This record gives sequence, structure tokens and C-alpha cells, in this order.
Amino acid sequence: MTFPELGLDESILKSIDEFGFEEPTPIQEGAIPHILEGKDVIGSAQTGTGKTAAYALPILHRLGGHKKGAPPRCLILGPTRELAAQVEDQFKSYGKYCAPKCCLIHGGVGYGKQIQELNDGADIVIATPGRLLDHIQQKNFDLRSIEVLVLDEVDRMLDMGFVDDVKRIIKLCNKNRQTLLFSATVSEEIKRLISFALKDPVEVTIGIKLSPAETVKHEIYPVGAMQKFDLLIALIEKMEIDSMIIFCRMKVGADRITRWLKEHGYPCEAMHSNLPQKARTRALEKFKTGQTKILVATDIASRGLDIANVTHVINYDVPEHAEDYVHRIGRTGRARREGDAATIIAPDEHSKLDAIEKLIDQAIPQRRLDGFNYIHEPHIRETNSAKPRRRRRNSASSKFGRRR
Ligand SMILES: Nc1ncnc2c1ncn2[C@@H]1O[C@H](COP(=O)(O)OP(=O)(O)OP(=O)(O)O)[C@@H](O)[C@H]1O
Repeated sequence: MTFPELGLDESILKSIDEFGFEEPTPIQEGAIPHILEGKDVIGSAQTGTGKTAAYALPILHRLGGHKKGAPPRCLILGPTRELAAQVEDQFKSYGKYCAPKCCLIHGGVGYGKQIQELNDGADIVIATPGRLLDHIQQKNFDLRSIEVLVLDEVDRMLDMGFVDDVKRIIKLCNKNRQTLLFSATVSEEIKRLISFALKDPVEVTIGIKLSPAETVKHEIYPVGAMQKFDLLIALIEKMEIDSMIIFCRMKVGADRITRWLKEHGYPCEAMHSNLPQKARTRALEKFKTGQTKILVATDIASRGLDIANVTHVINYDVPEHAEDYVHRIGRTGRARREGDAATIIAPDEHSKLDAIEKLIDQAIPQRRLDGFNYIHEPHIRETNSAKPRRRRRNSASSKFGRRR
């Protein structure tokens, strides 16, 4: 199938063409026709396979440009400020030739610009739940005009404790709206929690379960807890990195690793939720533009962030929740580019690894780093059962997965 066959407006086809997208990804092919028909959709697909465009393109088609003097018609709710900003960027890019007005609403910054944009008549509001509710409470706008509601990365929003906020927001939206729910996985629990918001939804599921993209090569490096940082340095030295994200479980851990790396002569930036928004935005910007090659982050950066050419991900520790492993390593190997991920694991983290391998139904290969001076020889499990990736460099237009 091609984009023109999906029936999208010429203005949208023109911008897709400029992006160099040759054909829709499976989630786009599956979801776009239903969204264009006005149906509620639950969409899930692997990380980095174009879920944002799967809802953004048909929404832009349906809204058909800026409606002067009209209140907002579309609301997109996302879990983090960075993700909301990224979704806004994508709407602006895909909507370059139909030019709807977008308004980005999140905390950590002033209210003035957001109120101004709402007053100027935004068509699309992209928001995180907390600040959106503040605006509603302050009567800066209401949600009765919302025709399309998107819940993006809904599982993360609920994990982050936004259940009641999200439910409140849904209830404030126009009852005749269309509701779209997109996530890498949509569990039965989420469906149960959100079922009241959906009318006879069509489910479009690409891939059977939450799993890493085939283009990510991922490996485990066991080591004693005392040598984790030394091994991190050795791995950085071994890898030819263009850009790397190092994930840490705790904010203090991310700060500590950032400090230590800088002390060892590796320029890097930290990103976690205790930092002021300005620092978070600056860190991300420096990383995106290649001014800094290493970003040290908590799981705030594990979902949804689409940064071109992240070549490596290192998990300094094993994530608390198995799903986060897939999201973390999914920051590389996006849009069919290839990527490498390594997880440093101390002996007391093995039960978490078991949970990850159960979730993805794969034994992740374990490695010993040649030339590293191990104090205690690590126990390496012999296996090579993780699926080999198909190597295809930078072919952004190729198929991203298989329809189920
Ligand atoms: N049809 C397409 N052809 C080629 N590239 C595409 C296509 N659609 C989207 N992309 C690109 O794929 C990348 C990943 O898209 P996106 O961020 O929407 O993924 P995602 O599925 O939401 O991932 P995650 O689950 O990690 O949030 C983006 O850089 C986007 O520009």
C-alpha cells in the first residue's frame, strides 16, 4: 500500500514526500483507514515504528487546516514534557502545508505563552495531564470542543500515577469525540481502565507482544557491583559511539554517573525529572544536535523519544520494570536503522533479568568484555538465542514489522 492509496490529503502527501517516507509502516497501514473513518482505535506496535504518524497524519487530514476563531478540536495527551514537545514538532512538520495551529502545554515553564496560544485559537493541543488540568481549573479553556482525543503512551501515563488525572480529562472531553489510544503495548489492565472512554474500538496490533525491534543488537555484561563504572568506561571505549544514552534507575544515580564521566574526560549531559525544565531541554537539545555524544538519563527518556542516529544504549542498571528494558533499548535501532544495546548487570540484579527475558521470550546473549580486568571472573551463561538482526542501514522507508 502507498500513502496516496490511504486517501490522505495532497498537502499531507507533500510533506510525507519531503520526509522521504516511501510507504506506510504496518501500524500506519493498519490504523490510518479506521481513523479516517472516524472510528476509535487502539494501536500498538514495536518501538520506533511510526506510531506518531499513524495518528498524526489522519488527524491532520480530518482537521483540514486552521479554523479561525474556533476552539481546539484535537487533544493529544502524553506522559512527559519532552514527548509532548516531540509530538508537537511532528504535527508541525507533517502539517507544514495545511498549517493547523498547535499549542504545547506542559509544566516546568510559565503559563503566559500557553494562555496566549490558547487565546489565539489553537486547533491542536498537545499536553501533559497536570498542567492541562491547571489550565482547565483556571478556565483558560475547556475540552467540550475536542473532536479527537489521543492518549499516547497511555501505559506510561498510568504508571506515572496519572490515572485519576487522565480519567478526569477524558470525562471533560466532548462525548461525541473520536478516541485513539497508542502505545507499544496495551495491556488488558489498561483496556479495562480506559474502556469507558472508547466506543467499539478497532484494535490494530503489530507484533504479538512487547519486543525490541529486530534492528537492535542487545547483550548483557555481568560484573561485580564494585566494577560497574569501570566496565561502563571500558564499554564506551570499545564502542565507536556517535551518540549514546546511558540509562540509570535513579535520579541520584544519573547525576553521579554524569559527574564521574565528566571527571574521567567524557563530556555528557544528565536528564531526569529533578532538573529544571530549562536544563532538561538544553540537555536534550545538545544531545540531538550532536554537541554532546552521551546523555545520562532516567526512564523519563525511555519512552517515545525519537532521536535520530542514537547508535548505542547502555543500561547502567537493570530497569525495575521489564517493559522499561524494551523501551530503553528502543531508543536505538529506530526506523530500521541499526543500534547496539548493552546492559551491565550485577549479581543481585539477575531476578530482574529473568523477568525481562520472560517478557520478550528471548534469552539475551551474555558477554565477557575481552581485555577488561575483572576482579571476580563473571559467570557467563552460554547462549546465543537472541534473534539476529537484519542489517539494513538508514533505509527509513522500508517495512517496519509484520501485520498480525
Ligand atoms: N512511513 C515511514 N517511513 C519511514 N520512516 C518513518 C515512517 N513513519 C515514521 N517514520 C520515522 O520513524 C521514526 C520513529 O517514529 P515514532 O517516533 O513515531 O515511533 P514510535 O512507534 O512512536 O516509537 P516509540 O514506541 O518508541 O514511541 C521517526 O523518526 C519517524 O520520522
